[in-house]
Amino acid sequence: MILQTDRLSKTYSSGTGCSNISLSIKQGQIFGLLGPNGAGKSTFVKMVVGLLRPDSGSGTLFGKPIGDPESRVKLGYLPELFRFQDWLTGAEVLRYHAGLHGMTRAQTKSASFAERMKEVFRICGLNERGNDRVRQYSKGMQQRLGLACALLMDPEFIILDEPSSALDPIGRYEVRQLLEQLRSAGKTIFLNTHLLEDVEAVCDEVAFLHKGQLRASGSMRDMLQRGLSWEFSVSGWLPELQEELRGQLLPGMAIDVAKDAADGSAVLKVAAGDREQIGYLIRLLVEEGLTVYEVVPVQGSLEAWFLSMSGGEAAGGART
Ligand SMILES: Nc1ncnc2c1ncn2[C@@H]1O[C@H](COP(=O)(O)OP(=O)(O)OP(=O)(O)O)[C@@H](O)[C@H]1O
Repeated sequence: MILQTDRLSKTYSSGTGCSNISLSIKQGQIFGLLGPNGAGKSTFVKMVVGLLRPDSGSGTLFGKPIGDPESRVKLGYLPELFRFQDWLTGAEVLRYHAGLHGMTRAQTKSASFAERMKEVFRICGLNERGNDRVRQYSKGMQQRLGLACALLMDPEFIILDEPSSALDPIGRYEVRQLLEQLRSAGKTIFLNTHLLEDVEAVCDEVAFLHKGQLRASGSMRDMLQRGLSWEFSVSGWLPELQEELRGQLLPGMAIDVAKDAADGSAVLKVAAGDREQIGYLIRLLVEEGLTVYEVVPVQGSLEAWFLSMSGGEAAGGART
């Protein structure tokens, strides 16, 4: 195992954080940590990289206790809130990071290091912009520079906290391709993200955090199975029924209106943990006076799984 944590916990004075997180990350996989805003994903990552001291629990990175500088020698990390010295050029930022990693000034000025910088600028899509000052970079370019810093020293394990948040769709696609190339080269990647399409496209294993607790973890295939959703065709629908039904859903269920018409016909999109819950919802709808014409299972999606795991809460916990 590259990373193994055992009941890792951190509670802030506000009472939030994350608790009892036990995860194992195998070599050569892309692991996705999912969860709504404020679930505790960054808190977990900060403990792993030694930026936060856990209150309890333990973990090892490359066999060394987390927090030990030795554990981080083969680690690359892109923090969620990256901010660079904007008076430096991209190349100077990379040299600075290489210095933090232990390279001497002479080494960072060498021809071989110049080649390495050129390579990471290329793979991160910054190509000819390495000699421009960071203040001339767009936000997306600064995120690409953060990625370049994380990859610079050719780490074995790369932790990326929201690597695509500032990127446009093409940039996101390029990052997905880059992650796949890194996996092919034998690297291990830990991805913190809300971007479900990124996770669905590249991750081998995923875990889901909610309100600081680990709700589920497993292979992407298993999670997609759990993310089965159903489409209900009904008549007698009234818009106010949506909130009323939400109040009666069982844990793990979510309901959304995919289509509705003035004549009361509607298509409801339902996420549910199992078939029993579907039977329960049919009874509920009939009791509300609706007629259920058809119930069709829809291909599992990570979105359906995410919604069911969050109890139907949108990111940020807008719904209760
Ligand atoms: N330094 C801090 N002091 C107090 N509370 C904090 C601190 N950092 C985070 N929190 C709280 O801890 C909880 C978890 O935050 P964290 O940033 O780990 O979540 P996250 O899943 O990474 O969220 P997001 O996806 O929005 O980045 C939140 O309720 C947050 O407000």
